[in-house]
Amino acid sequence: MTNPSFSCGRLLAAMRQANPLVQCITNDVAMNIAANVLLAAGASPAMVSAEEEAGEFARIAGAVTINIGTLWSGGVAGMLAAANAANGAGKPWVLDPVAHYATGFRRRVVGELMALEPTILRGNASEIMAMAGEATRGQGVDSGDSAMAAQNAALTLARRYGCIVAVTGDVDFVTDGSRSATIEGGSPLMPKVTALGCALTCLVGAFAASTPDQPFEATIAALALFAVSGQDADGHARGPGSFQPLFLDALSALGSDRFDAEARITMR
Ligand SMILES: Nc1ncnc2c1ncn2[C@@H]1O[C@H](COP(=O)(O)OP(=O)(O)OP(=O)(O)O)[C@@H](O)[C@H]1O
Ligand SMILES: Cc1ncsc1CCO
Ligand SMILES: [Mg+2]
Repeated sequence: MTNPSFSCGRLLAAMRQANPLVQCITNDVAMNIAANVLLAAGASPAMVSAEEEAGEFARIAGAVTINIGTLWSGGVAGMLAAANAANGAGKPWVLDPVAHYATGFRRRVVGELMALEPTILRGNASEIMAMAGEATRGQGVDSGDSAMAAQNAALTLARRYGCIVAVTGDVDFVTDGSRSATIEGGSPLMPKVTALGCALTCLVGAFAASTPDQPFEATIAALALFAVSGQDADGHARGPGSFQPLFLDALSALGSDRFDAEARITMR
């Protein structure tokens, strides 16, 4: 167990300096909060998902993020086009397999997307455990498992698909199949505000866009930024309603030096 050999503060400064364009194909619930999270953190979100333009747009974006939260049949072709175009252009892309275990439709679409080899897979503990074939206590889009219980599943998936896997929950876990890290922090109010995990998936895309040759470090930095900002907002919030604006303020106020000082990352 060691401290990370890289500086999250430096990755945050690089991301803000780059102000990366992130193509977010996300769900109807997450659209607004995800765009606001990226703007507060220092990235440039664009919610571009139609089949007619998703592939074309992916070639000019720094990264693509795909989330199946409010999946419908008309949305699938745009997702596949964006993932294929990102692959063709050598751009990182991130998959958020929301409640993929709940229906056959979701399982089929996630199978098609995983076959396109995402750079990073980000899910809650129940989603990651179910993808590795383990039993879960997930209910719809909400996790019923701890991220620590999903560590073996995350390692299995990272090795099987050759991708970075990020599992979130009370403590987060990130692995590339050989290196792993845990990230502590956040707030128990975070799962009480809808779509914060979906917004985090888009933020992972922002860090991956500005540091494309270090997707493992980029993923850790994004999760750590949520952890420190969540902790900062928690100190002032009266409940989930006041938490959300305080969290956006905390994301934009956090400086690189304080980020490095406050991030609780352990390499394993
Ligand atoms: N109990 C908790 N304590 C501290 N932080 C938490 C807790 N639960 C979740 N988080 C944080 O909330 C953020 C979102 O993670 P979560 O696992 O809730 O995603 P999710 O289930 O995919 O969310 P959604 O589907 O609503 O978008 C992460 O930054 C995570 O670390
Ligand atoms: C509530 C909800 N339903 C589909 S997606 C979503 C946002 C959290 O994943
Ligand atoms: Mg989710």
